[in-house]
Amino acid sequence: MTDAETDANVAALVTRVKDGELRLHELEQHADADTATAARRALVSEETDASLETIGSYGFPAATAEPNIENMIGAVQVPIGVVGPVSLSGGAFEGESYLPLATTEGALLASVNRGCSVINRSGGANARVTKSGMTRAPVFRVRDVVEAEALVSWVRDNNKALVDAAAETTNHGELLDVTPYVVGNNVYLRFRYDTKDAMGMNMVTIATKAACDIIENETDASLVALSGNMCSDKKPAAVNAVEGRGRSVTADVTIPRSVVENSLHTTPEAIAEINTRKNLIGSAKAASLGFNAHVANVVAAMFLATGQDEAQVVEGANAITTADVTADGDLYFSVSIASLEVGTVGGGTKLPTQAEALDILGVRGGGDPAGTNADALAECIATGAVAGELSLLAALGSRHLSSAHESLGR
Ligand SMILES: CC(C)(COP(=O)([O-])OP(=O)([O-])OC[C@H]1O[C@@H](n2cnc3c(N)ncnc32)[C@H](O)[C@@H]1OP(=O)([O-])[O-])[C@@H](O)C(=O)NCCC(=O)NCCSC(=O)C[C@@](C)(O)CC(=O)[O-]
Ligand SMILES: NC(=O)C1=CN([C@@H]2O[C@H](COP(=O)(O)OP(=O)(O)OC[C@H]3O[C@@H](n4cnc5c(N)ncnc54)[C@H](OP(=O)(O)O)[C@@H]3O)[C@@H](O)[C@H]2O)C=CC1
Repeated sequence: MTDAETDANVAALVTRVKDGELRLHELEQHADADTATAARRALVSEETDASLETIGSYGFPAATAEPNIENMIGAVQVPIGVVGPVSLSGGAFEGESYLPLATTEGALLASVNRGCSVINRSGGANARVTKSGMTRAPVFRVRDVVEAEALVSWVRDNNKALVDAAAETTNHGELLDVTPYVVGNNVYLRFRYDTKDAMGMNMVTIATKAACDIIENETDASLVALSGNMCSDKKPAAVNAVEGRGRSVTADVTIPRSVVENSLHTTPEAIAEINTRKNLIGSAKAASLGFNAHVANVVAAMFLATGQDEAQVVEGANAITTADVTADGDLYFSVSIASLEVGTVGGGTKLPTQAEALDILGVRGGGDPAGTNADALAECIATGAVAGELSLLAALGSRHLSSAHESLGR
């Protein structure tokens, strides 16, 4: 198609929407995805007087984003950079890798990069996924506590029926357990699944719906909502911080005193004290769920870069940073993220730029065995978080935080 023909198609679509013949979200039924996107953008631009030229300069076929967005008008472009390569010995990831981070916060990559070089000078980080499972918790209405207990007993006695119902809906997902919570005449069943390399929210929602159909057929309980907020998805919630959701992952490193002094311009004692007074006591006083400095910075930047669901940064901030001076006077430093919800298949991971970012880490698509690529991604994010925490706490110790952001962040 020539440019003139495309322009004519766009103009025709715009006219049909203005005439009330087509709705804004129906354009893909009448044109290819890029033309539909251009027509929608032209209409919005005309109605709002906003020039959407840059939003319209995206570098992938709009059709590739069709499962990811409705009413598309283009793409927001967030700068992406790399830190590292950082050396990591994980349960699933072994070796050195650049970490891709997308952000608009100046000084962030410099800081995480400094942390990575400190990790390398210390012989590399270790990381392990210590628990894994994506949850969905429907809420059922029951008459009273007698019926509630009957439902809980039925679920306990019929685990296999629920496992089989879930298995009918997915090749990769596997129901691991169902934990009941009773509140008056409400019963919340927290279903937890191994979702392998998928973050798994679609997978477990579909599987849990199948399990709920059986529960409704076999008991007196009525399903009120497939998600009853005990899951808990995209909200700050203690249940995720305590029980975990997605991957629970820890990364740690022991840094020789000389490296702390030379590369971070402070001491192990100062970092340990800041961690206690700021990340532990300060967070406790603030009733925070995150006992860390800025783990969300690395989680958000790597989520954006690799096509994760950005709203789940909320759960990714459930992290505790620890810092101890060892008997030898070195610094033991760790970050444990309780609920890191990541995938290397599905969702935004298929988008071209995000898939390329996953290639930087070598974890695009399904792992062999299944689940190992998402484990590796979790380990890389946790290692980036260690680097970021180290560098920021050190900057606070050496009083460099404000000067760093004066020179790099504005
Ligand atoms: C800015 C530094 C790193 C300087 O730190 P420095 O030690 O003076 O830097 P340097 O020039 O000596 O370089 C040391 C290393 O830093 C890295 N580095 C240094 N510069 C760059 C750069 N331009 N681009 C890429 N990497 C850079 C690089 O790895 C370099 O090693 P090399 O590779 O040269 O051997 C340091 O002062 C720092 O990390 N400051 C902390 C800044 C920070 O962590 N900001 C995070 C955001 S804060 C926030 O969002 C949350 C907050 C604070 O509100 C949360 C809370 O309440 O705690
Ligand atoms: N539905 C909801 O309530 C919510 C949805 N979301 C959205 O859900 C999406 C993520 O859901 P998710 O289920 O992860 O992704 P998808 O819905 O994109 O499904 C991914 C599918 O990939 C298949 N698959 C292929 N190889 C593998 C492998 N190695 N490991 C695991 N699965 C594999 C699985 O098929 P099979 O099942 O047949 O094995 C799986 O169901 C995101 O877009 C997110 O924004 C977010 C929050 C809530």
